[in-house]
Amino acid sequence: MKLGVLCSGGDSPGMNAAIRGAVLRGVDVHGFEMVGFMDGWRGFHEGDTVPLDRPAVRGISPLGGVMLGTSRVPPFPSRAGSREEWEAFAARFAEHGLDGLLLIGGNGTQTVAKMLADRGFPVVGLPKTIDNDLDGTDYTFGFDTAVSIASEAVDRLRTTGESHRRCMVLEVMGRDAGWIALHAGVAGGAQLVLIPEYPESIEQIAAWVAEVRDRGRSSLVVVAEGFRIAGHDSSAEPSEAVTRAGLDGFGRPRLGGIAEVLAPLIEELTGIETRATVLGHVQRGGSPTAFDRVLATRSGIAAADAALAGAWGTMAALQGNRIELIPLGDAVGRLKTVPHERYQEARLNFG
Ligand SMILES: Nc1ncnc2c1ncn2[C@@H]1O[C@H](COP(=O)(O)OP(=O)(O)O)[C@@H](O)[C@H]1O
Ligand SMILES: O=P(O)(O)OC[C@H]1O[C@](O)(COP(=O)(O)O)[C@@H](O)[C@@H]1O
Ligand SMILES: [Mg+2]
Repeated sequence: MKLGVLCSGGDSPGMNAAIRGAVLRGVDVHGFEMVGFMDGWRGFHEGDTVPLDRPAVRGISPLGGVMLGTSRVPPFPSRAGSREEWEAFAARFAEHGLDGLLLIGGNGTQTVAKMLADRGFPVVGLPKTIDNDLDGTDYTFGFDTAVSIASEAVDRLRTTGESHRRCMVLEVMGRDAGWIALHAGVAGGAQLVLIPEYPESIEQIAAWVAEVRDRGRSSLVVVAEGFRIAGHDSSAEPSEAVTRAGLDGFGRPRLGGIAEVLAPLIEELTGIETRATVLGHVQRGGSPTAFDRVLATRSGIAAADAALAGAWGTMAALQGNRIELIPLGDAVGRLKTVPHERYQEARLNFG
């Protein structure tokens, strides 16, 4: 069997370990020929490939980034793919001589995997994303690493914030889901965690920060990039998410900057000097935690086994302690957002 491996979307610590797991099982145990596509669908379209064998994956589990590169280059020029685009895609798939394709990515990539599986292409999904917003799987590799980096940032901001009696606002990633903010905030004992799922008004935010000051502490606010400020009147629509100039590789607005919007508003309403920090891509860089390496390796092994079994159209999902093959349809179509009770658990102690 010739098995391709392709990464798409933002990188996520653990992707190298996942590739290594798939190759060790696929090549050494099952006797597959394996090939990696460079920079996501760019490598597929342009025929830019590398052979994946045991020497190619030696020592890569502790390494950050991903040896194959990743991108947001789309599989088809038009989103859903026209008839001609699907025909060209099938011809390219055949030219590569593929019997199967492992797609390493988040909700966007797995949506593409499902589109391909629905058309009869032999694909298996391997879930990754620091955002942890992919449904059907308990955790995605990369999330634990991102949370540990973000919670270290919380700890560091707290000491400087307390020395100056300032309110510190830390912005972390999380386009549609606040998992990184929630976990880093809870781990670091943040006074407030603001996430995309649950808009809060600026008056409420300022009231919490003032309460913290009144009991002699300095506030540490963790905010996810996709957070939106609620209107004063609870029936009003929340503000739009704050974006930066330019679009990402898939043509979506780039999020970021909400901390810099919140800080002056908090300062104005409370009189407390406030500073903003945007953590940015530091959260995705560097070596994965041991947890992410293990999860990624096991996911890679399960994906290679799925290929051997011909279990196409599935994704290797973590459910409890086991990696299960679930239908791609159970993973895509809706995001795994923070449930209300998890938010309430933290919110009852805000301020
Ligand atoms: N609904 C879709 N239709 C076609 N292509 C898509 C779709 N969603 C995502 N893609 C492609 O898959 C890529 C990866 O998705 P993205 O959301 O960027 O990352 P992730 O897979 O990590 O969630 C996108 O950049 C885009 O090229
Ligand atoms: O790398 P870029 O294009 O700046 O993307 C930033 C986005 O990627 C992420 O880090 C991860 O998103 P995906 O898992 O969907 O790729 C988001 O948290 C963030 O909004
Ligand atoms: Mg995504």
